[in-house]
Amino acid sequence: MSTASFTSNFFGTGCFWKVESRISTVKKQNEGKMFVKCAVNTKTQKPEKAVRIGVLGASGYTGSEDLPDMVAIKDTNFSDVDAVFCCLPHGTTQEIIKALPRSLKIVDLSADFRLRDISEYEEWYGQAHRAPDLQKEVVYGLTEVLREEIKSARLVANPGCYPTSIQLPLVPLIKANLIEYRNIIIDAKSGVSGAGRGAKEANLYTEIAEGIYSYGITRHRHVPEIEQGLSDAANSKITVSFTPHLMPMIRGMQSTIYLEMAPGVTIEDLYQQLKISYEDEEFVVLLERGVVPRTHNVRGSNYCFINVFPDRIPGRAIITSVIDNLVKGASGQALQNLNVMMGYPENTGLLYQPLFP
Ligand SMILES: NC(=O)C1=CN([C@@H]2O[C@H](COP(=O)(O)OP(=O)(O)OC[C@H]3O[C@@H](n4cnc5c(N)ncnc54)[C@H](OP(=O)(O)O)[C@@H]3O)[C@@H](O)[C@H]2O)C=CC1
Ligand SMILES: CC(=O)N[C@@H](CCC(=O)OP(=O)(O)O)C(=O)O
Repeated sequence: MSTASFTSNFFGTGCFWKVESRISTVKKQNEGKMFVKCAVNTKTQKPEKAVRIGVLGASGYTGSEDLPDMVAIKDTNFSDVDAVFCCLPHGTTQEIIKALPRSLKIVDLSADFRLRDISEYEEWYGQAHRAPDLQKEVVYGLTEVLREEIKSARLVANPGCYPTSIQLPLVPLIKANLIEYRNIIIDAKSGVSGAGRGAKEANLYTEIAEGIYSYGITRHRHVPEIEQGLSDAANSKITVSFTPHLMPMIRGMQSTIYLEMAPGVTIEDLYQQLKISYEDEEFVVLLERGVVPRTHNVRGSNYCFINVFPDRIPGRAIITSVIDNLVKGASGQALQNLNVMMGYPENTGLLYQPLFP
């Protein structure tokens, strides 16, 4: 039986409590008989007036990322929650979100609502879009780029991990006309947790340890998402070469981006632009000149560390960008987005610090 997990997570000033339970099937949801166990404040036995958050898919890696203290206490339903993190596999999510009450604010971590163009979704994900009407109201949740739109959104599509690590350095450079749109090459690497918790032979320790491999060459489903974000920044179509690799590590992601600078532009111009763009941002950090970002620096944190280097070939630059795929690449950015949607300080629940080099 296909099930989703439900975790209710209540937090406000001075209180932070969580619960897990499992909800019945999508079929049952459609019948309006959804029944969930959830939690209340252990002292008062009531949900306090704070933001009450349900997590669908709480048994998975992204769903459990922010939920260490879960206690199942009582039965409830969606009328007892204000917001939902949907951490379910893509392909299952459109039907489920369509069935949720419209009163809920939703951050969807799956890829199901990230592509504006329905036909592009259908082409890259190989299935019909099941909620095209809902798609029209979706805001793409790359927080630092679309914060103003996210503030008033009801349904946010949280970006994929690779697209997050790639768009954060490139969008400001594209908007400032500092780089050529042709010949952008992205070589990216991910820890195995990026593939989720589900058991797959390809992700066995024996298959992964002591080696790396490329996958999805020329056809990884994050290509249209990356190109959508970069093309929006450019106001014209950008295409990229993107190859992801699976690394023998649990979490962490690096994108190395090779590009051509616009005529007359220098590495220092790129550096200064990124500095200006992110100087007021808590979670995106341009490192000191020459310092190489490492996945260890950002492990467990919601930070993206970036730097830009001159290539040996004149006129070209190399950018490296690192994130934790489960945090800034998923659950952390989702919480950052919900904070923006609720008008909370953006770093609420995201205080875990990176290791600054
Ligand atoms: N892992 C990562 O780094 C990132 C993941 N994402 C996206 O976030 C979402 C969750 O990813 P992740 O946590 O890694 O995935 P996991 O595989 O770790 O967890 C998936 C969750 O969904 C539940 N589930 C599985 N199949 C169904 C179904 N058919 N109907 C209802 N529930 C189902 C699982 O429940 P059960 O335990 O019962 O199987 C589990 O709770 C995915 O869409 C993923 O693509 C986004 C960015 C990064
Ligand atoms: C290592 C690994 O398998 N990573 C996943 C991407 C994880 C992620 O961001 O994916 P979503 O688009 O599903 O949210 C992949 O390449 O499909």
